Amino acid sequence: MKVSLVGLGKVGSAVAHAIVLKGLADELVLVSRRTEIAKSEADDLNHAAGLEEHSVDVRAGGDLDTADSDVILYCDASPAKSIDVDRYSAARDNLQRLHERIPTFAAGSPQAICVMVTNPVDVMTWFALQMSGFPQERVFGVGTLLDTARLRRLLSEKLSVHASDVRAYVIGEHGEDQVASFSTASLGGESMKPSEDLALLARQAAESAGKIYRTRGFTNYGIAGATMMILESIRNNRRRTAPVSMRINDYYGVKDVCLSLPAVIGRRGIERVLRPELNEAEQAAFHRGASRIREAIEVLTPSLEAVS
Ligand SMILES: NC(=O)c1ccc[n+]([C@@H]2O[C@H](COP(=O)([O-])OP(=O)(O)OC[C@H]3O[C@@H](n4cnc5c(N)ncnc54)[C@H](O)[C@@H]3O)[C@@H](O)[C@H]2O)c1
Repeated sequence: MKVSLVGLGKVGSAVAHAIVLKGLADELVLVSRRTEIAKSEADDLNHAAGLEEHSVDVRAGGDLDTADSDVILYCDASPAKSIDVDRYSAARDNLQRLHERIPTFAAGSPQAICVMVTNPVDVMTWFALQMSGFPQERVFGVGTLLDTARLRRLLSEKLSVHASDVRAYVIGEHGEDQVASFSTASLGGESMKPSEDLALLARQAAESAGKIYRTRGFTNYGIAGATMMILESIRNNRRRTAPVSMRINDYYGVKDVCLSLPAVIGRRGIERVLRPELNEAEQAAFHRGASRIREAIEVLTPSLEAVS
């Protein structure tokens, strides 16, 4: 399987390293504006790959070298304009770069699955879908998968169980209005009723990215893990269920924006979408997230039309 990784910052580097350690590609192309650094990073990763059982062939390249990819992972971003977590601060620049490059990616790899990591991920996914012309099952974003992992981790500590046994999803916007859908959460078949305690954990999970940003300036390991779960499910047709950002087709009245819902991920991308039942408070938060994304799309669209 050929994987192209576009954008080699803190996130892209962590993703590349994880791919090599886990053997999740046969061929890995690193695309970065800093070509000399990308070449050296490819060398370094090939040295690491030589110590593994599986072989991953890593090389640096330009946009055209992504041709015939099976999966394109998009992590390219302009430097954040805030020291706090502000997923919208670089939206215009990030979108402009995507707009300039996606025709090359789409023409070179017409059958690829495109996974968006760059923030604001719901907005970027929506535009990537429009600009690529790909079917919606092959363009999706990492969305609230990392938020879900953060919440499950906190729940696992509180309940003293393994995080992967906790059936709880964060859905909706990857941002302030993310929805911890406790009304559908369960552990060992026992449902978890929404409560003040659980709401507090959900708030802590939502705020954990900000806490890391304010000390470290970025997050990368968690997002690399989330991206690996998706890539592994595609490569091995694992059909894992993960909340990913996708175009919503009439869910509680929301349509034609990208937000996260749990989806079955396999060799063809999104194989099936799950539509959990939400209580009224959860529906309201889902709608607030949808409004924020819709508004961002409307604000950003004219700037793209001006350059096309
Ligand atoms: N979806 C999620 O859950 C999630 C989690 C963490 C980070 N992210 C997002 O991932 C994206 C990447 O984050 P990061 O920490 O790797 O950012 P970063 O600033 O470290 O790197 C971004 C990469 O983009 C390219 N780039 C951008 N501007 C450049 C310039 N002027 N010169 C050269 N190269 C340039 C380079 O390849 C650079 O390495 C961001 O949008 C971030 O918000 C998403």
